Amino acid sequence: MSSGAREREKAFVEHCKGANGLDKVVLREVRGSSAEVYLYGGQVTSWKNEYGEELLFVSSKATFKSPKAIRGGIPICFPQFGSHGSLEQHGFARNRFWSIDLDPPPFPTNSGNKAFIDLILKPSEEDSKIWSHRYEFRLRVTLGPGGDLMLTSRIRNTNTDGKSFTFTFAYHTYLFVTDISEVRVEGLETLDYLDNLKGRERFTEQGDAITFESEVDKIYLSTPTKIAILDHERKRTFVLRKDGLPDAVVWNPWDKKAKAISDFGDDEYKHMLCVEAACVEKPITLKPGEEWKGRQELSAVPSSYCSGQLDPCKVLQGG
Ligand SMILES: O=P(O)(O)OC[C@H]1O[C@H](O)[C@H](O)[C@@H](O)[C@@H]1O
Repeated sequence: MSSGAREREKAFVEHCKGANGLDKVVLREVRGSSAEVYLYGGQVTSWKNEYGEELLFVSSKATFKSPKAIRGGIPICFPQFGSHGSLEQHGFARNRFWSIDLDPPPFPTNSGNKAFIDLILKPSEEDSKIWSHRYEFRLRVTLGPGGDLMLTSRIRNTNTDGKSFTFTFAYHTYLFVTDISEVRVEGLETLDYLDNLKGRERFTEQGDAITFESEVDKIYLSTPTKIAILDHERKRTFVLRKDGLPDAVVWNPWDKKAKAISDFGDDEYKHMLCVEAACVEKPITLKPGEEWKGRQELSAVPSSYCSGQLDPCKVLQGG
């Protein structure tokens, strides 16, 4: 690569140090949007639009210190979502040190995006004691030219003993919202969900868009691939698109639970909402040599534009 080309690459992808000297990668796009990814957890901790406005929530009490996962951004839950299973809550990928993947296998489509980073997680000997499988988890984080944030996970079973493995997964996305009581989620109405606050009992959501006035911890099942999160006060809509991840988790701890979480401010629940592309109800099983792929794409657009885009009826009604 010529030094000019290298300089251009550096303009899109910068390797540096973040909080507590942890390795961090900053992605930048020409129009001014940016994203930050920590190798600790393979975790996106910042996503800013072209005006420099932060779109993800990270707690002011986040510790950025192993073994605690970073509270905010987009932790990766693997190989277990939640506490159902033999592993620690949400699995271990979120508190492991990932590496830069210097030679990732090619993607079928080459989109021409320049601001991206490839990370990889493989089990250490210690990890093999708690989950006795060999795998390669490749994560590509891409910032598109329009400021969209795309995460693609490719997980391959590299067991040499002929054994399959099974996992659940989530992109535990903490969106920054102005005021949770003014937020509406569209795309999950009328769906079945498992309520984590009621021992994962199954219910059916009502016909209205979802709003928030108390603690919520639900796993919506077999959802559409597109979900919209409308922040009325900021007139901003997040659009979450997903692929390979049938479920969607929605979580806000509200005031009481917030106080019980040590790395979360008492009032911070007002400014965040987790909407997570996930695969929880039906775990994924991979045979040796098999690979699974799961994608989440986020964009943030002015509300009026997006509502219309999502629901043609609303455009017709002028709503
Ligand atoms: O505190 P954490 O382990 O990061 O989990 C935070 C939350 O994550 C998910 O959204 C779960 O559905 C919740 O039950 C859990 O409380």
